[in-house]
Amino acid sequence: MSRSYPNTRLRRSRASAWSRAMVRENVLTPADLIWPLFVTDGKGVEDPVASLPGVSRWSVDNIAARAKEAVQLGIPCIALFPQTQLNLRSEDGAEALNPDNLICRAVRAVKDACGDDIGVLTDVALDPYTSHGQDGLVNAAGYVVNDDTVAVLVDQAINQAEAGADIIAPSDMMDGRVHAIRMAMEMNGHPNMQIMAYAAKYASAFYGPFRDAVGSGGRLVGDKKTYQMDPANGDEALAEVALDIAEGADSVMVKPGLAYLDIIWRVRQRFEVPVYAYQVSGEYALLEAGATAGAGDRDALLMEKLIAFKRAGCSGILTYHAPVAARLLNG
Ligand SMILES: NCc1[nH]cc(CCC(=O)O)c1CC(=O)O
Ligand SMILES: [Mg+2]
Repeated sequence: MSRSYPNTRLRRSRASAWSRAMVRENVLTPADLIWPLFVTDGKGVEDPVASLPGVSRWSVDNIAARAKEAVQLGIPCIALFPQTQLNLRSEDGAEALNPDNLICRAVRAVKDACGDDIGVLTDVALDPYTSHGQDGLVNAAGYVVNDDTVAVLVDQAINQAEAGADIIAPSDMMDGRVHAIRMAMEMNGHPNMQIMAYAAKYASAFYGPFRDAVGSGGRLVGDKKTYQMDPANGDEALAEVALDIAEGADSVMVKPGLAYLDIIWRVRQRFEVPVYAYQVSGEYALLEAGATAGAGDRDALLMEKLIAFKRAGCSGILTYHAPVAARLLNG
């Protein structure tokens, strides 16, 4: 017999809070959150990012304090992004390979402070280090070359692994980089290194504040459309994910977040690896600006968006709102 009124009244289970709790299909916990943090030079520095109200760049000592805060909040992982000094940026992004660069110092500081109480995810891509703001090496024609870039990314990943990173997250969208990094990890004594591939990363207008935060925005020459995906494409995202899994990714990411829930859902249905969403800087900025403009209650808007990622099948969400959300969840 098919369900029909009045035998079925779907409002019955919604009538009280205890009942709504009993039938709730998805939950969000602090363990679902990954907190992206920006690192800058100096000591005792908190430098607010103008386009991300409530988000700051932290010096290495303060990053360790943020990591301890994350542990206390029950956030299992932080993602670190460096604001590299202008004089250390170059055509080839060589600073990415410096064992004492900002990111390596930050990873060591977090691991010294927190040990295995927290996971540290590092981004593999050259944009925080290049003078032109592209994620890879640019040839005379202005094209970001694939294979030569992959060779540098491998060295960057090894550099981060040696510093103590727990998860390597290639965000560059070069073809074949997951395989190259996986082989390098096997051959350099890091067989348990996790790779979270930015597998379906779109050429998006939502990354603006991030580029401000790491200082690559004003410098970016051209766009990233020859390597990041066309927002019009969905099937192609599944091809990207399939390749990254075959190449050795332990988990995959879809980025940006909310505008790409269909991609998350399709990946979840098709593949067996954990899927993460990156709720990116522009999404954070829009939510804050909207709430400030009176579009709704910030906290309620935030929690509704985050549960949408869980409903779509995410194992977790990278979000600048991670500490805010964790505090709300912890009551
Ligand atoms: N490859 C670098 C990178 N890693 C994460 C982001 C964006 C994150 C955000 O907007 O929050 C970007 C920017 C870009 O691809 O231009
Ligand atoms: Mg790819």
